[in-house]
Amino acid sequence: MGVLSKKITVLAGDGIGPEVCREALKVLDAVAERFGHEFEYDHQLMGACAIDATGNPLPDATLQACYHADAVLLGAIGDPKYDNDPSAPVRPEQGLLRLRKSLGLFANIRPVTAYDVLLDHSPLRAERIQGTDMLIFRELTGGIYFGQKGRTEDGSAYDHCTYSREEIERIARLAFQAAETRRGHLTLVDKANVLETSRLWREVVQQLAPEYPAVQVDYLFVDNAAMQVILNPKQFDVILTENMFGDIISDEASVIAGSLGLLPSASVGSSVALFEPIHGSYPQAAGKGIANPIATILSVAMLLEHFGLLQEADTVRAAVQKALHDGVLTPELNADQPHTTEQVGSYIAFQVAERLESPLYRENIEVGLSTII
Ligand SMILES: NC(=O)c1ccc[n+]([C@@H]2O[C@H](COP(=O)([O-])OP(=O)(O)OC[C@H]3O[C@@H](n4cnc5c(N)ncnc54)[C@H](O)[C@@H]3O)[C@@H](O)[C@H]2O)c1
Ligand SMILES: CC(C)[C@H](C(=O)O)[C@@H](O)C(=O)O
Ligand SMILES: [Mg+2]
Repeated sequence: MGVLSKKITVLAGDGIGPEVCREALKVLDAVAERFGHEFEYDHQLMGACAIDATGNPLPDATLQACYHADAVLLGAIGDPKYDNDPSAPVRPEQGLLRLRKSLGLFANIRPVTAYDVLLDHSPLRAERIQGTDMLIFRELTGGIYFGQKGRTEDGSAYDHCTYSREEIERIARLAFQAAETRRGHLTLVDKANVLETSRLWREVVQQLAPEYPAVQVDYLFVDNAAMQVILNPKQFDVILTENMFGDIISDEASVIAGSLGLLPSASVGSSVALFEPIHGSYPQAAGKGIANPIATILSVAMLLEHFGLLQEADTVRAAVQKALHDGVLTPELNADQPHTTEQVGSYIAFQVAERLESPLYRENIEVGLSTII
């Protein structure tokens, strides 16, 4: 792969979003420096910051910038002032959902890895989780998130869940294809004992299965799956599931990695792809320098892979491994010798750029990373 020039729309968002994005862009700059690529960043508003500035969580200028980008990097959105006000007329999350729908991002891919050096950080037993490597395919533009919702005259509320055959088939095919390149095992997580939509998911997956003879398909009810994911995560290769189940199961699975701040994601579909950590805006941490930037940095690795830059993506992942190995970690993973968001990002960026001998790196070690030498 030659030298590339790419335009990336950056939606830093709210809370810790800007902090973790800053570190991820630092790492992307390091990739550009080492491999000669050019990445141009176009910063746009989305979420609570966009409501504050324009009254709209997804201003038209933001959406247009995303349409015209080669990829989108998102930090996180959300603010307690909306979370705590059930009657707020407009919410940051509406912007995110509209963005996903508008860009046709129907498949959200969330890898879950148990890192050897972090096994002791998980509350789960090391021998139970060691070697876990699963890929969750979460449907992202349908289901209960996007159905009719509202209140009735008697004061009740409703959220309708609908799935079409096409919506299921297009993500199921991606999940089957991923399983073919991995360990050949696909688990559909549903609630087919109760929900009609889940029965349609099973029907579609069963109909597609003969086209992928190398893939063994299993079916699990979501309540059982929630338990199996932490009891015996190694049994999973690719998990395929609908929107809301995928949201919940993936946050749960982050306990295997050791922190929600470690899990990246890629959202793909009909046009431009979007990359974001699976966590939210973690408002309690905003401005404190304690947010883990690794989920966003690993999202950048997925972005590079999407551009076909496999060596670059591997370089970023190797640098993350080095930070994990050296204990250059934010407080939730290294309470004894915590590093700041900025220090973790700089450490990874320096590894990527191979600037280890540069005066700047030494200076950085002296001022910021004294605990690692
Ligand atoms: N994609 C998104 O932008 C997105 C995703 C989830 C939640 N949200 C929004 O974020 C806001 C806060 O939601 P929440 O508190 O339920 O979820 P959250 O993901 O922001 O935080 C939950 C917990 O996870 C941990 N955590 C999250 N990110 C971390 C990081 N980078 N480093 C270390 N620890 C981290 C913290 O312990 C935190 O208390 C809400 O407004 C919600 O709607 C947005
Ligand atoms: C903020 C919210 C709408 C979002 C979701 O539920 O999809 C978040 O939890 C996520 O996982 O990206
Ligand atoms: Mg979520």
